[in-house]
Amino acid sequence: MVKICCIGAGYVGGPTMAVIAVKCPAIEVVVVDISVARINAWNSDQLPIYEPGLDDVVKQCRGRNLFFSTEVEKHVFEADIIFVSVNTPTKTRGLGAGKAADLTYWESAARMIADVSKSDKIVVEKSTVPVKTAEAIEKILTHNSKGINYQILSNPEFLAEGTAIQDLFNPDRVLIGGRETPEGQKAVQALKDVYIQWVPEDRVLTTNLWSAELSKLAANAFLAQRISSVNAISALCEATGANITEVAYSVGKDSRIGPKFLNASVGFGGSCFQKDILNLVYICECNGLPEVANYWKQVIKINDYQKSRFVNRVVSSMFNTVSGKKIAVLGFAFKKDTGDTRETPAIDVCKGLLGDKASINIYDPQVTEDQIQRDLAMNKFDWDHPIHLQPMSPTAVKQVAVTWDAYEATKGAHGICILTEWDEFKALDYQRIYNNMQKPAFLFDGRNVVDAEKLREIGFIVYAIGKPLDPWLKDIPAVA
Ligand SMILES: NC(=O)C1=CN([C@@H]2O[C@H](COP(=O)(O)OP(=O)(O)OC[C@H]3O[C@@H](n4cnc5c(N)ncnc54)[C@H](O)[C@@H]3O)[C@@H](O)[C@H]2O)C=CC1
Ligand SMILES: O=C(O)[C@H]1O[C@H](OP(=O)(O)OP(=O)(O)OC[C@H]2O[C@@H](n3ccc(=O)[nH]c3=O)[C@H](O)[C@@H]2O)[C@H](O)[C@@H](O)[C@@H]1O
Repeated sequence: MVKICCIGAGYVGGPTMAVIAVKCPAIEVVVVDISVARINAWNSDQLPIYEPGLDDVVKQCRGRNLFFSTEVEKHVFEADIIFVSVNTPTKTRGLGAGKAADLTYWESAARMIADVSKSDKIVVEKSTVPVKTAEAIEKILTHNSKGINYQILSNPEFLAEGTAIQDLFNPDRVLIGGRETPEGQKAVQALKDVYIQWVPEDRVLTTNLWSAELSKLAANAFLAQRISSVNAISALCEATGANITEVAYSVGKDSRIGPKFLNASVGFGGSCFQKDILNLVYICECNGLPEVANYWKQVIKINDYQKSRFVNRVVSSMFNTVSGKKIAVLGFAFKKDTGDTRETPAIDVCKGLLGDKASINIYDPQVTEDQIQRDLAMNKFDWDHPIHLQPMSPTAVKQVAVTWDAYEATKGAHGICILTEWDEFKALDYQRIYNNMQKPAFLFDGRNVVDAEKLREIGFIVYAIGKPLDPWLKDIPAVA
């Protein structure tokens, strides 16, 4: 029986390995992690991450050929194929701080593999890493090799949160990069044999190591660039009376451009887009390509602009101050169908409003009060470290309350900000909400989920990203 061990039981390691286990009953899959709490949760009825369909998949194979364990060394020792899916945060100190990837966790995993292994191993980069990381990993492993043969593969993951199971069952492509030697190609084939149990063979792409590593960074950069492009145009829509939904639809109808990923928003969030672009920027700079670095930097700058533009719209519309006013925030996760808040635009928007002394009441169907308070108190990039290494009990931000109901959150509020596109926000009783708010009642839709015209009929003053402006807002300058 082939044995797979995955180091890192996070958003990628957990779902990816669960799907391999469910699709390949003849393979034993063990997911290991240094976080005891995380492993306990994977072994319980309350999985550590919320992902539609994940519970079912885990239930089908946990205890059969899928196991979660903290016995990292034992399972690494026994495995034929080792996936490494640990954190690769942005460095906060030293050389490359604020841009370069911090490979501390990767390096410690590689050293541990070298220490405990007694048989040949295929080591698979599942984490997103800088191009050429495989070379460094190879050096760590082979300098300690004791005659063991290690093959390093790059097999980046393209799943998106909220649709992870769907994406893993039916991926657009699986990418495997390996050395162009007979041993390298044999390892590529061994990993390919796992995926072709359920992925059509023509969707399993094989490349050299560096192409696979760089393709992942490039794919995320292209995706984020589309959002920054549509968000940049959204600002122009507001200035001219064009409607971003109509513009994006018309642009996306061109088959060369395509309709996906053109939703204007308050800004993109999530654990990877910003981190991976910063990483790309750093690699370009290190390779003497400042023009290319500056090109990609702009994608992040527009994203920051979009978030601060939104805050400025809120404040300027409400008589240039939100001091002491109650602002209800609907949605805190970085997108719908996940409880993940890493780099969510809600953090920057809330911090912006708090900076103007607002009193904020937040409701998100999947995010706990504890998480929100941690996010608002944490320093930038601290969130991307294993949970037990993060600051334990940050001081709670007093002007922030969290409720478990949208009606409660909006009661007595002066304004509402919709920051995540949860489906339930479309179906709320906005008349009821309006009746219980201070007047004039403002609604700022950062995700274009509400029908602005209907809400205006109720009496709301509505701002929606990239949409023709409410008469109330027309003469107010939107300085970013
Ligand atoms: N979250 C996502 O949707 C995607 C993430 N990625 C990449 O996958 C990698 C992992 O991301 P996530 O799963 O989101 O992170 P995560 O933070 O959810 O999971 C990483 C896990 O690794 C564990 N860990 C760290 N060092 C360890 C060690 N030495 N030994 C054992 N366990 C260790 C941590 O305790 C944590 O549970 C990152 O490089 C990320 O860029 C790639 C595609 C999608
Ligand atoms: O490397 C990663 O971590 C992953 O990053 C993204 O996945 P994810 O961040 O989970 O979610 P997305 O659906 O890409 O959304 C990212 C952000 O962009 C925003 N977004 C997305 C699409 C859009 O049209 N407009 C928009 O503002 C979302 O609301 C969210 O805040 C990529 O889509 C995955 O392919 C990749 O594997």
